[in-house]
Amino acid sequence: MLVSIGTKNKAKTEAITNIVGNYLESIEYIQLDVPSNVSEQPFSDEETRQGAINRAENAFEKTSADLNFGLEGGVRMIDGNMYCCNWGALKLKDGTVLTAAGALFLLPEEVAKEIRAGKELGPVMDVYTNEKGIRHNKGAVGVFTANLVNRTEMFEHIVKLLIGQYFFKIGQQ
Ligand SMILES: O=P(O)(O)OP(=O)(O)OP(=O)(O)OC[C@H]1O[C@@H](n2cnc3c(O)ncnc32)[C@H](O)[C@@H]1O
Ligand SMILES: [Mg+2]
Repeated sequence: MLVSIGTKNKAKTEAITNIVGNYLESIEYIQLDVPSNVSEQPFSDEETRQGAINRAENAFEKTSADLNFGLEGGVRMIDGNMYCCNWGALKLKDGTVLTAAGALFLLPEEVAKEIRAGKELGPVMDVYTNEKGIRHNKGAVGVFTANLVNRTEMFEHIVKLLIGQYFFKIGQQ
């Protein structure tokens, strides 16, 4: 079975290979950078979800794989507070697109104000922590949960929701 991954981000890729590898056998992966066709920093659930769908669709266009994953991070406002939101999409060969959302967690005001000023969360987190490439490992979620939940783990939950929906669908056929 061919599985395409619409990103080269390490946290996202690991989440997909960890979960898919747990539930399916004889997998070949193709990893490719595809556009999300939304802003670099999505600003709502709608836009973040659409980014995940577009990545899955674009990965499918390029690979015609059996399972095509898109994962996208963004932010959304609730009652004046900025939350990081996370979405995933799984496109199947028959055209079906399954979607699922993951954790929402609060961003501190000093980070939120940088995002409102037009910056991207990834680079802002690197400045905030004085580290490089946070988005590829623990992520903002790792920083703001004292490493209790890292970005891979957060995306693993979304991938599990997607694979679970896929099993439910094929079980019904
Ligand atoms: O290479 P891609 O797949 O694009 O990976 P990415 O890290 O840029 O991830 P997204 O485009 O999905 O995320 C949108 C923005 O939010 C940032 N971001 C989202 N979640 C994050 C997290 O947990 N930690 C750090 N940055 C995060 C990310 O770096 C982008 O600036
Ligand atoms: Mg990105």
